[in-house]
Amino acid sequence: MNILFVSSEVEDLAKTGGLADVAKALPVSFKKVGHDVRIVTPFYQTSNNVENAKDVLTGVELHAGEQTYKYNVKSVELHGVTIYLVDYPAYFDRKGIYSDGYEAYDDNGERYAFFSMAALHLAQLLEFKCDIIHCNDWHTGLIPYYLKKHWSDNAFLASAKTVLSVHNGAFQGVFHLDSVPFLAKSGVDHEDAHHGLVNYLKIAVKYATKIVAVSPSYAQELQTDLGSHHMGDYFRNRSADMLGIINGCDYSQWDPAHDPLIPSQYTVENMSGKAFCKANLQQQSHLPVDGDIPLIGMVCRITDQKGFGYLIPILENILHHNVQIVMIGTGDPNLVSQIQAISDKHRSKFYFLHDFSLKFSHLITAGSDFFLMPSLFEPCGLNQMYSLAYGTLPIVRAVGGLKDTVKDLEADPAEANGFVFNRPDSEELLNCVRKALLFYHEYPQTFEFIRKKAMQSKFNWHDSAMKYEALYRSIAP
Ligand SMILES: Nc1ncnc2c1ncn2[C@@H]1O[C@H](COP(=O)(O)OP(=O)(O)O[C@H]2O[C@H](CO)[C@@H](O)[C@H](O)[C@H]2O)[C@@H](O)[C@H]1O
Repeated sequence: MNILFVSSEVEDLAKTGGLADVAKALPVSFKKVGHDVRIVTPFYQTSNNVENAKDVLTGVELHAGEQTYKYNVKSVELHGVTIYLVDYPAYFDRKGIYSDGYEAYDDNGERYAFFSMAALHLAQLLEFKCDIIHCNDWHTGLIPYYLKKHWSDNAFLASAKTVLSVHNGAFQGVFHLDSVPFLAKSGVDHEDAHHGLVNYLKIAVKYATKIVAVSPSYAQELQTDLGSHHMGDYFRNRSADMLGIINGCDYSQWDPAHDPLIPSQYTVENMSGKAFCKANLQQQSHLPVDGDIPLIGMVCRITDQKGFGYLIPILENILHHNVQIVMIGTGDPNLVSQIQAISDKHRSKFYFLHDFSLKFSHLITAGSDFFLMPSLFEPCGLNQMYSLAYGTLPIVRAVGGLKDTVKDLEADPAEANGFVFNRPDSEELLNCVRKALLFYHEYPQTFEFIRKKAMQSKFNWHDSAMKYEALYRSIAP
């Protein structure tokens, strides 16, 4: 099949979170089984690995009403997959991807309205006859709409079907039409602009051929009032065309036996390298080097989504135990300053690195005993899968993809690979952390058993890709 995979971020080029991981791994899996898959993404000032990008189209014109947008298309190869880079400096030659700090650019609606149309425009100019156009989150949410309204007579695009992956329904792309001249000028149906506001995710859910949530539990949650980010009616209206497909873990990047980013490799049969990684992590985190103290790691965007609202109030209670915490993350300045203050107060036990570093994220994953992910909601979650692969036991809330990948010791003793709590509140979280610490100290054999189970848990991208493929086949022209 010919698949156009459109994403605002792609691992190895530009990344702010898990969307990038998926936008690399899934197309690479499609390529391996013989599909002609091409990625489209913006050419950002900060994009990596684009030094040798080739010019594919120069000075092409896209029209919206009387306005003309002149842009270029470059291309690079990533693991055999062609990536088209939409080069429009006025919108993408900036310091950040979505923001220069924490405040989003106020023309993000316009930037991605243009980008989405450019993805279709370039496919047609390059005569890439798409069977499937795979859209990801709100940034590409206008594509199903554009396809229907603007390209229904086009030989290369008319028969294409669209699949929307919902990686994070909390981000919907809501803009005042006045701030999106591209969309306003190219025309938007009255019913899709309520009181002058457009919601890109709602539009995508309405017009996409099929909708995929990134885990089965999240697919169910999106159809409830509680878990739908106020879009329950929209998702329920499309329930016949909606399903959940769990993300995979990219073991070519996340395997302790072959990871070049950690100081010592290890396997389930020989765990001595993990102890070395722990000592190295403690050293780099300016914490006492002691193999017996349980170490809890965290790698995440610092946002309410990740459960900080009920974690921060009990962080000090956790730190009263014989424990160390190492956390890396960037995000909400208010949460960051609260976390930093607690870390400053407990410097010998809690190291917080306010940064984005792939290398340190691998070291935390390898060197920790536990990985804490108490998310309020979690469409899929990737870090718990990475932690499992490294024998770092996840402590998670039973929500979304966390629920689908981590099995609690008490709930499922034979299959347990971590520790799970249910309610999004401080007390349950604290109890769960205490339970995990108890097993570490008092029941080392059980701890080792769970650790082994964790390292044997497998979430191959190939399996996920085959589920997407079956979906594609059910709708492809
Ligand atoms: N400071 C830092 N330094 C280095 N690396 C960092 C980092 N902060 C985050 N990362 C990396 O970013 C990625 C985060 O992925 P997640 O899936 O856990 O969350 P995210 O909420 O961004 O993704 C959304 O999309 C994905 C993909 O579908 C869903 O799994 C998820 O539930 C949904 O919220 C991981 O690769 C992680 O290692």
